[in-house]
Amino acid sequence: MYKFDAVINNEFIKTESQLEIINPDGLLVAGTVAALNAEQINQAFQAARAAQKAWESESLLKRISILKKWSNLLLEQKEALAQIIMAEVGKSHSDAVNEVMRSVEYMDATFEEAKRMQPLSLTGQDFGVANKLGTFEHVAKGVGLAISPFNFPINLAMSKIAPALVMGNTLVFKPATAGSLTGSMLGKLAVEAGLPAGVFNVVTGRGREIGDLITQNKEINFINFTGSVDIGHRILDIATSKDIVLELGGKDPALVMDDSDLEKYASEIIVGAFSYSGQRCTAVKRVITTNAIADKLVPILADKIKKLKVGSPKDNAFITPVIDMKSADFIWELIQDSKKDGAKVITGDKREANLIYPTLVDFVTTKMRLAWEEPFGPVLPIIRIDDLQQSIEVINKSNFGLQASIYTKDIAQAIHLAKKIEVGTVNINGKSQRGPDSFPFLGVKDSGQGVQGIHEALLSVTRYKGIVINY
Ligand SMILES: NC(=O)C1=CN([C@@H]2O[C@H](COP(=O)(O)OP(=O)(O)OC[C@H]3O[C@@H](n4cnc5c(N)ncnc54)[C@H](OP(=O)(O)O)[C@@H]3O)[C@@H](O)[C@H]2O)C=CC1
Ligand SMILES: O=C(O)[C@H](O)COP(=O)(O)O
Repeated sequence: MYKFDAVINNEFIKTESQLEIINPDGLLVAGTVAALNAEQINQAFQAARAAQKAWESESLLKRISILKKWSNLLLEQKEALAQIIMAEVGKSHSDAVNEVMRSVEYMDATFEEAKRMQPLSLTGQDFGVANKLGTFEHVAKGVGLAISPFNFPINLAMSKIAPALVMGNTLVFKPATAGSLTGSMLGKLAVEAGLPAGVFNVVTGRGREIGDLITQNKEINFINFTGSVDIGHRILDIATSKDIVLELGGKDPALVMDDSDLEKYASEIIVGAFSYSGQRCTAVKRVITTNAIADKLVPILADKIKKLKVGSPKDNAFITPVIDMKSADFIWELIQDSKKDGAKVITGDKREANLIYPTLVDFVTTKMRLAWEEPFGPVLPIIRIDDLQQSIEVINKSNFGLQASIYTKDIAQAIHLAKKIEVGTVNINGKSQRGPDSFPFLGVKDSGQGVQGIHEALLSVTRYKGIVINY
């Protein structure tokens, strides 16, 4: 059983009230974290505010050298962190280790990019002004709030934390409840690495109880949130700071345009749809293709899906129990609902508690919820269309606009269609995905606002500070 305290001002905060973290694999308690009250949350923001100016006034290289000790500790503790990730979000060992490594690489790449954030140096000459010399430096915005989701407890945390801290901001970090063991461990390692008090504070507790309190704190200068659309929109409505980057849900389509290499397309779609049991914002969440192609593609997909290993993360299964029973019930409901309305289940449609077998559903129509709602689980609907023009309509009718993928040998046609698809990124002949982390990552419509990715994240946590010399 893990037991972690919150970290405020480099002090470990114990609370009488504890939050239990449930292991999705077996639904037993994996550990406990502190459940903070309003006063303690306020103290976290006060500590971040008090530490900010001094942290910002350290040189960039000094900040990097301190943060680098932290990333080294993450590397040293790779196995311990992976075990915690497995226990609290049900990832396989290999996925958990990969996630830790990805976060360490993200930190290192962020530190390197921060060194390249040079100030702009401008004269007014283009506007006929001869006596001005301006420098516009990227300076910290102040105190940030980072809120992460359960599915990548270290990576989607660190991709907010590293850019903010390296540029001289201080942070209050609220991990998802399922993710709080990892988040609290990050806080512990930050103290061990020697981050100055107040620079990084971890507040834990249930979002529905403390979320509004957190987002309405008056010290916040900027917010970076990844999670569901409903919570994202609530934050937009009520947060005190309106400087908000949101990464929300998705309903990423895979558009199969021809049958030139269906084996390859199917393999890519399956990894896209089913890795981490579909609990990825960028998972392929619908396949759109013509009747003729679907008749050939569906049996290939079904064959491959039946071979996916289903079971426990401890056995490195590919399909593992989803995060909790509530999520499993929702995924199940979407499958049953589509069946009622005439869709045909090709494989799957089997469940043991929160373990949902990978499910392929054919003949999903645009009247069904499964065509539009995000299951965040191992289910893949096939939507059959008459022609390519109709595919664009179906794709763009979604309220989501995170990513899309197109499979074809006709690259010119793919580029033509990609320009019409209303999403952040279109992947041609490859599944949708956030990485590599140096790429800008963004969603349009209900999928988010603002941009992440290493360079863009650094921009989002800074503003220009101009100094103009009149000579
Ligand atoms: N586009 C993207 O980059 C990504 C999007 N997502 C999306 O996230 C969802 C799944 O993640 P999940 O963790 O379940 O998402 P949630 O929206 O349920 O939770 C996200 C975070 O918000 C917290 N929270 C809950 N209520 C509030 C509140 N009122 N104010 C502030 N914070 C609050 C949660 O805490 P607590 O856990 O304690 O409730 C958690 O830390 C999916 O919809 C998925 O598409 C996920 C990953 C990436
Ligand atoms: O939250 C997610 O789903 C992750 O951002 C996925 O990252 P990936 O697309 O690079 O696997």
